Amino acid sequence: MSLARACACTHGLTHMWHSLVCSRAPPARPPAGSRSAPRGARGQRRAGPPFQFLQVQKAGSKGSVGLIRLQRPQALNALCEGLMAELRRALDAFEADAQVGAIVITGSDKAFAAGADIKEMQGKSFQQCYGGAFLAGWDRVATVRKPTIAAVNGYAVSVPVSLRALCRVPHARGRDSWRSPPAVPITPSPGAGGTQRLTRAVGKSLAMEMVLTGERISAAEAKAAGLVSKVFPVDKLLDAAISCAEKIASNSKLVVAMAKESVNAAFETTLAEGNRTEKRLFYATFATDDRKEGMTAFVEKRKANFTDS
Ligand SMILES: C[C@H](O)CC(=O)SCCNC(=O)CCNC(=O)[C@H](O)C(C)(C)COP(=O)(O)OP(=O)(O)OC[C@H]1O[C@@H](n2cnc3c(N)ncnc32)[C@H](O)[C@@H]1OP(=O)(O)O
Repeated sequence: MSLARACACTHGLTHMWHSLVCSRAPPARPPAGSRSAPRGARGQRRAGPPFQFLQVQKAGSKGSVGLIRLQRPQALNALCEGLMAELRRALDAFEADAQVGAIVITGSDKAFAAGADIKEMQGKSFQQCYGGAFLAGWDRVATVRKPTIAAVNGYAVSVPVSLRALCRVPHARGRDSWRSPPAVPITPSPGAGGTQRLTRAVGKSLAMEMVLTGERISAAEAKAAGLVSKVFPVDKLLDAAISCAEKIASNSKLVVAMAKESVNAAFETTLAEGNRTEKRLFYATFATDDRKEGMTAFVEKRKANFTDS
């Protein structure tokens, strides 16, 4: 997602972040559909110290969207350990926030992210990697129960491709090509799930080519391969992602989480196990007030009023 050129939202997000948490970003007008209400600000302050590598805020007309912008421009948002720790903290905060129903992760003008931080990895030993469980915490993006949308602008290299594959409703901008996965020219092989999630997302042939050559694919190719769900002009990308997140957030958060778990089972287990998971979760929805409310509202021809219970 490269936004500054084409999306006024970018600057607005910066402004909101500035007013909420950080001390670095320049002020500008808020993005369409974003919310500068103090609830987000209070939420961020309660969540811990200011973020150094992220802008974090709530967006959408009801503040129901958690918006995270990777903000490490000098390294094209390379995913250093500090950034990933902040990302986990931001995700934890949104996961615990009852107002938030979906999360959008985006990047900066030039890059969604340039992969793992090569300079940070360069001097690591096997002992440090294995003993310190290097990259182990990155799976947090995959375990978030609320839906995550990756609005991908600019470069998405290696790990970000995994990151994007982790986000369940990825969107991409419709211009430029981005280099995707592999880090084979730089590292022995990808190590953050790039060979596993990418292969399941796009199939073995394309994954093999991407991983072994490190060549870029375009947004259109990514869509054709099923790696992203939609492609937008750069100036529409973030608004579209927020709008999609708002739509998700307007549904029962409880049932949305169950549906997400069910879809993920198709990605992570066998067909038989996935079908069992789906059935169990389907039955479980009958224990919720929201299932009853949804069906009753349909029969009574009115809008459902979900209580997330
Ligand atoms: C664990 C995983 O599975 C494996 C991995 O993720 S390994 C990492 C994979 N990532 C990559 O291979 C991407 C490396 N980056 C690039 O190829 C190029 O930067 C790019 C094609 C994305 C952009 O190129 P370009 O526009 O010319 O910008 P470039 O000058 O290279 O980068 C700008 C700055 O960001 C830094 N940077 C870019 N990617 C970085 C990375 N992954 N780690 C650390 N720093 C990085 C550059 O060193 C440079 O810093 P400098 O100004 O201090 O020299």
